[in-house]
Amino acid sequence: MHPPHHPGRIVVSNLTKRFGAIRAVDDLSFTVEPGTVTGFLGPNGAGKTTTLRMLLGLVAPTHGIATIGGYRYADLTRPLEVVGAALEASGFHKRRTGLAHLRVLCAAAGLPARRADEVLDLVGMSPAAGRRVGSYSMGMRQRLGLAQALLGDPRVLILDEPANGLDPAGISWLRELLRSLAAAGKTVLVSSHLLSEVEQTVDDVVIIAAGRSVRQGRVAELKAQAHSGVRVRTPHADRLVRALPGVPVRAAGEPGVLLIERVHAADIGRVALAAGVELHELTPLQSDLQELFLALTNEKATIR
Ligand SMILES: Nc1ncnc2c1ncn2[C@@H]1O[C@H](COP(=O)(O)OP(=O)(O)OP(=O)(O)O)[C@@H](O)[C@H]1O
Repeated sequence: MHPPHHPGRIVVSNLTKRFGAIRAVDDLSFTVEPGTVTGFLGPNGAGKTTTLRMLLGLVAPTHGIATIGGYRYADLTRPLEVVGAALEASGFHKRRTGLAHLRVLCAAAGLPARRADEVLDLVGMSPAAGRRVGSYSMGMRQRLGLAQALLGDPRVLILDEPANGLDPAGISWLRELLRSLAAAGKTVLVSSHLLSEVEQTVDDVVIIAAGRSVRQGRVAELKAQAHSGVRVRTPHADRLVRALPGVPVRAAGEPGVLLIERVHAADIGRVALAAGVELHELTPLQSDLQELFLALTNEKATIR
């Protein structure tokens, strides 16, 4: 078991935020453990940003509590060294260079100025360090936000839609970076409205819709659930169908190829063996996580 107050653990307990009549976040609880990347997922307006802002002490909860290492953000003595956050890539002085921006933050936090150069290097921004932020592309601003989050070498990283604006190479770079941070024992919480965007990066998911938790757990478990079936090629299709009474089987349009929904390849292999049916192909169909995500969030996904 983990110690009750691991310094890198994020705990959200019965968190609620009302804006007038809107319950932006509604009795939400989850935990994020050190050494993992957790995807915080939900459709537009689900309450992700509001939750992250409560974690960072930027919005006061109506009820409940959010802590990092057992403390509310406001009670952290050296917050930059505990938690780094990138909420949205727009809060920069446009006329300052990326390097100058980070050096100001270093000075304010009592960090050595060279840390600014180090984090710019870490996010691949050294070549643009001397350019004004106003001239940066959206992806470059995202990287600068990430550099800022990494400044104090914090145990915990909270990133709101960090893949926004990144090109495919940038997304795969981000994936590697987040994985390496988790491997180094950091706690990484990353929000997205696309499960497919983060499924290769995250260990765990917290899925919310309309402010409420709809699913939490290992992404591997979700993938197993999303598994949509198998494709079978056999010269004895009729006999295989007869050996699977009650199981929905579709013809794939190619001779001898069947598509069987919501089954595991091993089960079909076993049935075929028992029935003496020769198989020439038995392929698990691509899991469609995004579809499962939509099904989980759909009924609550209306914009409030
Ligand atoms: N300051 C505010 N005042 C009033 N309503 C707000 C405020 N901030 C957020 N909301 C409302 O709370 C709900 C949740 O918004 P939030 O930004 O947390 O969602 P999100 O999951 O981050 O969405 P997105 O993916 O679109 O960024 C929305 O209905 C939003 O309009």
